[in-house]
Amino acid sequence: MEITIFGTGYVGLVTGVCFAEAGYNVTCFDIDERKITALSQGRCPIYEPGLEEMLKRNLENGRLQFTYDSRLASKNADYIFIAVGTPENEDGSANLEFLEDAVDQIGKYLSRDAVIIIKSTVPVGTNQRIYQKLQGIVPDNIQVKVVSNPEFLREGSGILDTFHADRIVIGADDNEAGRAVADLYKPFGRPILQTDVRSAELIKYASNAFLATKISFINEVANLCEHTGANIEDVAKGMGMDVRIGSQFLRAGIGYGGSCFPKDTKALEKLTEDYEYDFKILRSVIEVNSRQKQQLFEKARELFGNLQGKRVAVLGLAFKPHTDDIREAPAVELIARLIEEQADISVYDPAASGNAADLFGSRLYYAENVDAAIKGADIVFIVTEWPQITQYDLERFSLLMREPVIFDGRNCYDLANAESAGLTYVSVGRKAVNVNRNLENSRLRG
Ligand SMILES: NC(=O)c1ccc[n+]([C@@H]2O[C@H](COP(=O)([O-])OP(=O)(O)OC[C@H]3O[C@@H](n4cnc5c(N)ncnc54)[C@H](O)[C@@H]3O)[C@@H](O)[C@H]2O)c1
Ligand SMILES: O=c1ccn([C@@H]2O[C@H](COP(=O)(O)OP(=O)(O)O[C@H]3O[C@H](CO)[C@@H](O)[C@H](O)[C@H]3O)[C@@H](O)[C@H]2O)c(=O)[nH]1
Repeated sequence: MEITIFGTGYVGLVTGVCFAEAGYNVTCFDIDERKITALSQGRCPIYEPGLEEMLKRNLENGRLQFTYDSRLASKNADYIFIAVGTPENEDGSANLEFLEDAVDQIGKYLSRDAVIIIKSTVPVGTNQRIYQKLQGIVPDNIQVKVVSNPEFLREGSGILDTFHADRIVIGADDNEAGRAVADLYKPFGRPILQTDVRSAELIKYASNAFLATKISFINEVANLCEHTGANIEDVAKGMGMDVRIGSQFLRAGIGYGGSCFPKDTKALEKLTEDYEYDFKILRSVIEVNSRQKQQLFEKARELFGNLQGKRVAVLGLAFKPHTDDIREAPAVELIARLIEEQADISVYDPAASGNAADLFGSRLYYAENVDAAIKGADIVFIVTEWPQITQYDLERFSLLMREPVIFDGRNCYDLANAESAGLTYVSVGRKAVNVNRNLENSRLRG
């Protein structure tokens, strides 16, 4: 049985490697020749612990191969996963150009019956449309079926998420094709939910939108904590202990980022517009998040007035720890505003500095570690909760900075520790500590 993967980005690569690890023969195709060259030499362009080792192992045992030839990839495949990107259009809708191109290639070269499995996140109705399109391309003697199989892995823990998935969703309007894809997943031994195609497509968007809702909700509660003097850490803990609510995705902070939540919430909003349905909660979730991303900067403005000429260190660039991805990262928006303010900016991130350098070039100083980033700084912003930052010795802020003023968008430190280390410490949904007296009337005084 031959499996092919179209699109060897994060999802495609993890899928390919995991199916090879599960014992299948897998061929991965991508239009990016450099990526294919690197991967076929065992070099992983994505940062994830364990991924490169698994890639190398399956290249060596011959179960995994990479090709830049779409004909070779398509012609003998029994199952073709499509995991190409579905980025955001200007109007917020999902851009399906890459998907359409992949389907054209597959349809052109398919030489035997096959099941096409769409893993990319796509709006409701897309699988059905792709099925109809393929019917018009493939010769009459070839039977092609389309199955929706949305992906729920998280960046940085894709392998773990695949082998320990809470559920595998398979949406098929053809029972036989649905069952065949369910059989494909048997070696993973995870719970499988089979639905119709449209429900599977919506499960993906609804899941991401719900998780984003939890984050925006807790961020709203955090803002309320700042007004009322309550502490968000205790409030979230108390809420999360109720198993009906659950403790996950209740970490208040500087807002959600990454390649999925921002684009998928917007694409779902666009879809609701197309159906002339007003999904009010979703609209608020998006709005709250974009306001939350500005909050840390606004707090600094409240404390300092103008930030022009200030030495500012930004700790953490990636949208979350253990990834080098800075797509829609709160740090990117913060830095853009700091540049506008003409602040003097140094940054530190254990993995994402290279990606930030591609975006901001010489406008930033890229430090090798926290010490180098904060040396001589007037202000520190914490944007990503990497262990190098959460476990940093608080005394060193006072030692190395001009004045130890920290704006923490991830609530990394215990308030009592920050206070006793003499830091002016402003976090999210908690009382600000050691904020100087001339801010008597500021909300930041907590
Ligand atoms: N990144 C995640 O954590 C994640 C998780 C779940 C679902 N998803 C969804 O999965 C899809 C892929 O996401 P990603 O993060 O892997 O994207 P990505 O942008 O990292 O990778 C997409 C890959 O597709 C390739 N490609 C584009 N057109 C192609 C074509 N015609 N044929 C073959 N390859 C082609 C690109 O060169 C690129 O390597 C998206 O729909 C995304 O929303 C992503
Ligand atoms: O309590 C929380 C949890 C997360 N976040 C932020 O939310 C964003 C997304 O985090 P996470 O969900 O861990 O990362 P992703 O890799 O983007 O994964 C999400 O998006 C993927 C792509 O669709 C889905 O497959 C996953 O199930 C879904 O968790 C990050 O900026 C986090 O900092 C918070 O602010 N508070």
